[in-house]
Amino acid sequence: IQFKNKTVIVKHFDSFGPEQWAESFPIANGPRQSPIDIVPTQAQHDPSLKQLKLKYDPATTKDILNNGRSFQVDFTDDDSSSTLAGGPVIGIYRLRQFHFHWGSSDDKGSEHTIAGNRFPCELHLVHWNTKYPNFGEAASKPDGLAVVGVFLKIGSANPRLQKVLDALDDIRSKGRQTTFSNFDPKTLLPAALDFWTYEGSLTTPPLLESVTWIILKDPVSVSSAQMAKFRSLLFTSEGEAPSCMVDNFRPPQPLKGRKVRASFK
Ligand SMILES: NS(=O)(=O)/N=C1/NCCS1
Ligand SMILES: [Zn+2]
Repeated sequence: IQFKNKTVIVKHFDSFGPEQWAESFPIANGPRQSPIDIVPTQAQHDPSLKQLKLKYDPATTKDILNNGRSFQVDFTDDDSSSTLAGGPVIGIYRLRQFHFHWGSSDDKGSEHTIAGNRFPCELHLVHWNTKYPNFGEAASKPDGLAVVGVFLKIGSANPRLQKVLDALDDIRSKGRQTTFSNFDPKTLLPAALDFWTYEGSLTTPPLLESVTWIILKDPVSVSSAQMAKFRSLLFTSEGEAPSCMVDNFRPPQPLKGRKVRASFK
């Protein structure tokens, strides 16, 4: 709170939103930042793009955690049981975790947008390149990570989400985690794996420019009631004044000359 000629300026308590990140992470204004607005008519079909190969073993499911920014389902990544290959990447990438971004209302929430259109929610499946020894090392390399993005759009309730949403009651506050097992992330994906791809970054600090983005063209459904369940989570830890976990998305960033390729015509 600042006093200026007798008026009180109250800075919203989360003074560490996307507009402030550049102060601590100058790369926020870098040449390959994410997310971006995808303009389908300006994406170039690339027939050399391979089919996306996703192989997920439910036995690698480890736990579900509220990390104060989103919630994530973690997977054991000490072997290549759950991997991504093909598509735009070279080599094998191991699944590390998946998480979501969503809004305070159904008219916003996704990070990537399609010709300016926002979805209420976006799923990210995070994988790291096995040419590097571990996730942390990979996260600092230009070809270190591959994140599959899936849009969720309002429609009928999605039964595949229910097991994840039912676990949220146990991780309402920041820092809470609970066991989560035997989950196949493949069940969250649309039938067709057509995608757009471009070179970008993490969308949360440290915003490292190490992500090959693979954004699926087809959304999956989520109901308004299911979206309300996402919004019942808290940014805050137990004992703190509660703040609903909503609008945890970064807005689209400048393309800066990058090309977006399409795997489909
Ligand atoms: N939203 S995101 O997937 O680009 N950000 C991440 N931060 C740590 C692992 S993934
Ligand atoms: Zn994300």
